[in-house]
Amino acid sequence: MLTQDELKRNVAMAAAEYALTCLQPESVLGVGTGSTVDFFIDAIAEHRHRFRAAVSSSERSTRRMRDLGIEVLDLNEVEEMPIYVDGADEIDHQLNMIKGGGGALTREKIVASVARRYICIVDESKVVERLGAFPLPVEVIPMARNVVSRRLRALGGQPVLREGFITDNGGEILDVAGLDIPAPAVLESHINDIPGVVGCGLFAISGADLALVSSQSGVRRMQRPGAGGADTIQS
Ligand SMILES: O=C[C@H](O)[C@H](O)[C@H](O)COP(=O)(O)O
Repeated sequence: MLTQDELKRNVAMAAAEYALTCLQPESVLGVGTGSTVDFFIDAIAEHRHRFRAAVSSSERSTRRMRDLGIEVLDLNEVEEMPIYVDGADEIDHQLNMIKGGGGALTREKIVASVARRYICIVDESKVVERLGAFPLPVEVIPMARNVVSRRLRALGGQPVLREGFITDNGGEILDVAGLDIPAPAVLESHINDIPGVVGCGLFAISGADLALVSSQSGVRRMQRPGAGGADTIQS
């Protein structure tokens, strides 16, 4: 029986293998944040001479990559990247996601928006029929914490301030439980429009293009519906 860390490592190794097929020596790789991505960074580091550099979605990932000898560029220096690799807190079968358990959602969404393909790496426990069991992280400007909370309550959510946590952008996080999310892109757009919201942990307007999912029986692919079926790529 593989532990959750072993499942994370397996999917990270599969993602590193996949990433290397997309990268050229001049390519810049987009890198997400979290415990699954930490394994991905470790796996990609030994191949760092096969791509030019990375763009990071958090101070945490930046530190880890630099410690392992990967050059990290400022996004302002980069115009394109073939792929972005990141984890998720929940992903549904349409490859909509909830992200931000580590508070990095805003930079993640920005870096991902530059990449041609978004590769999500998760273990099986993150795959859900419908998003919303994981409280939705919403980054807010601190002075807007209460007004945004009231608006989120009006949407049916129960926002809780993530105590003692400040994002890399100086924002605060409201973790919103109890939201009903039948149409993730509609809710994402609605929350994005609330003044004071910096970013919303729903990734549905632009979801993942491909998910690699590890389980006890191997790593399988989930494609966006219409983009092809699932298959096992490693056992
Ligand atoms: O802010 C954090 C990110 O959105 C992570 O990708 C997400 O929380 C999943 O993290 P982990 O791989 O540690 O479960």
